[in-house]
Amino acid sequence: MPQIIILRHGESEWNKSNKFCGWVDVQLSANGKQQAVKSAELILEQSDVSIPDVCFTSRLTRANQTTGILLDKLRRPFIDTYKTWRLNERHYGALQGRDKTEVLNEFGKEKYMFWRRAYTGCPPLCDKDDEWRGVDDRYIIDAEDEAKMGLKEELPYGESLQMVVSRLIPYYNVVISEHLRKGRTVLIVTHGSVVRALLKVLYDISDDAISEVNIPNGIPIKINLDQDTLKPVSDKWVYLDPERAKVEAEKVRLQGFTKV
Ligand SMILES: O=C(O)[C@H](O)COP(=O)(O)O
Repeated sequence: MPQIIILRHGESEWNKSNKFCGWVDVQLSANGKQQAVKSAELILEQSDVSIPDVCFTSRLTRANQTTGILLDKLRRPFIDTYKTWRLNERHYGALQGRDKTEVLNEFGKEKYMFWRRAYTGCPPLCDKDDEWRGVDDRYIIDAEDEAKMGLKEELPYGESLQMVVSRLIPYYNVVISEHLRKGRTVLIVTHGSVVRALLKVLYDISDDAISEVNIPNGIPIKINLDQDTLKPVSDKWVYLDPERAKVEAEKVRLQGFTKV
């Protein structure tokens, strides 16, 4: 049976310091590195979780660091790992680099939560030359691959979750699903909004309901798929540490309202 293991990267330096991050390329915190180790332990401990055959991740350092630590601990540093901007965090536009509490106080709760969680909530866009836009040479490499898939690379200046779904799902359907159809276990190490986008599509979650879903850092999710339809075989995704996931997801929901 094909299985997906989805992981939001470990805590980053900017998760820790309460800043909107998006495409800004920050490092994992010490705690984030520990979470990556713990993720590997959870995968190894649980007999119904397979060791990944192939891995997909973003082009952002915090996801790449998490992937490296995790695969090392799983003793699978050699498996094929594909990197794509399509698994990058949602681009947080002009909010990138700003303190979440300051944005909340400046614009009010409604606007703040619209930008953070509404399905169509697009933050104010970055300017082309904005120092926080977070686009550099690493993204040039993808253009050729994308042409091969018939996809067109258009890097964002700010995105809603809906825009993430549009740039992600063609890649999931064309590239990732090819491995799932072969019955492989696929590890996807990515970012909070991308995990929400994947869950929304896999479980057909409504636009309203997805605004209530918060993803903790560094706790793997297991999803078993039907071999023929590639749809989840159960109606809810499973965290490998459900208790901790609940507590940590609540902290994510409250970011900005309480200092982390
Ligand atoms: O990009 C960020 O700031 C975080 O990784 C996700 O932030 P959010 O939980 O506020 O969407």
